[in-house]
Amino acid sequence: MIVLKNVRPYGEDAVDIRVEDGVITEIGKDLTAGEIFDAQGAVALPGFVDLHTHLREPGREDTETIETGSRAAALGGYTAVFAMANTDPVADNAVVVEHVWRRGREVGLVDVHPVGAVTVGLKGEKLAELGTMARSQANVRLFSDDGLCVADPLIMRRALEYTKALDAVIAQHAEEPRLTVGAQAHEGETAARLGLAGWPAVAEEAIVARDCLLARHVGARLHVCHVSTAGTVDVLAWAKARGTRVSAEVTPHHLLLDDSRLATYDPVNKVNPPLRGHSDAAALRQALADGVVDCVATDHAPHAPQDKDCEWSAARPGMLGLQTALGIVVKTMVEPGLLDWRGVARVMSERPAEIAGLPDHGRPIAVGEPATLALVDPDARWTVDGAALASIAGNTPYEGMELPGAVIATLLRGRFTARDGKVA
Ligand SMILES: NC(=O)N[C@@H](CC(=O)O)C(=O)O
Ligand SMILES: [Zn+2]
Ligand SMILES: [Zn+2]
Repeated sequence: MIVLKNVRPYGEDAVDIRVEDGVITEIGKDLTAGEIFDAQGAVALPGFVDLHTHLREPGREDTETIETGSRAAALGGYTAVFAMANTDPVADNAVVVEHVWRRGREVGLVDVHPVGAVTVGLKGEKLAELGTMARSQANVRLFSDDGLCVADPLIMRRALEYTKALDAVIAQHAEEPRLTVGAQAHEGETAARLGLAGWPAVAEEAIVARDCLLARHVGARLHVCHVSTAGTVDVLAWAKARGTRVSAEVTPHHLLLDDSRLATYDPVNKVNPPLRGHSDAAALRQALADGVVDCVATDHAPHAPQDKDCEWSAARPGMLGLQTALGIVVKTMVEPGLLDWRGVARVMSERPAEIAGLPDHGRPIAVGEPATLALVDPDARWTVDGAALASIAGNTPYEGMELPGAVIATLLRGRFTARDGKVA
């Protein structure tokens, strides 16, 4: 039995929370127990759920493993993560997804849910065995070719039909590949000035519009990965208004950063979709506040030094995200008054859990509910040091940046997975 003393659920008045057998059994004042954890007024939120994580295992264990990624997740306040399928071998069959699922359970720091590939080998040509992955022990309910777009409209339609029957959802990396051949940076003034080939906003928006139409036609659910443009927000608002079953995520980096960062040509800022314009980031923050964009997902994308410390065009896209997500959300959404702590719970935990169909995450902080929590010191400030993060790779664009809000503890079903900045 544990008592969490002096916690503020959703930032409200301080209480004590008793935890027994993984469940919240009492919320009140002056509770005592065997083990006491004094949270000193920390904000209690349901544990975070990341719909978009690259754990790189199998295949690139030199950059991240299920174990190191799980450590980063726990330290970041996450209690469930969805591990993308663009591994080597690709997670396009039951053997690979069961391996990822089993390894996640062995590590035991966060619920690791493998995402299944939509097409065999992410090639976009032939549907993977979605049903077999759904019925496997890994119980896959989220499918994505992330890294690549399911570009063929007929394949996408068939995939939506299958996932509808499986009560699953497709997470689309929306990028019309014919419009991004050789693309290196957001198409606009900055890219033109720096001499980088443009990645136009319409390459994303055209696929989001097409897939919203397809999802509605089929009656299936669609989830849009890493929304990056103001135009995509407009398309989503339109599709939702007419009843399309679409949800969307935004990354912390697209909320905070824009293409003005590219002036140094430091590939740490290279990511797909690219950092967009200043007004796009502002539109994304507003859309997250309004609920047009449902949730935050990290797109945590570790890369080896040799794939990042090189010239811009040769560098791989992607950046770390799990341990900095909360801080960026506080900085971009809470501090400016766009979200309160209830709102943070919604976008970091409740909505992603709903989208993925996780019954025991994103739950209310109430008696009888799982003690799956993130405790956040809202007044703490800390400085990002890539080398000190739990990931093997260190490619963070926030190096040296001071961030507000620190995760002081994470609990998964009543067990500490992180505590005082250390994995428990
Ligand atoms: N976001 C990225 O820039 N990179 C991701 C792939 C992806 O999310 O599209 C990766 O796997 O490295
Ligand atoms: Zn992607
Ligand atoms: Zn990704």
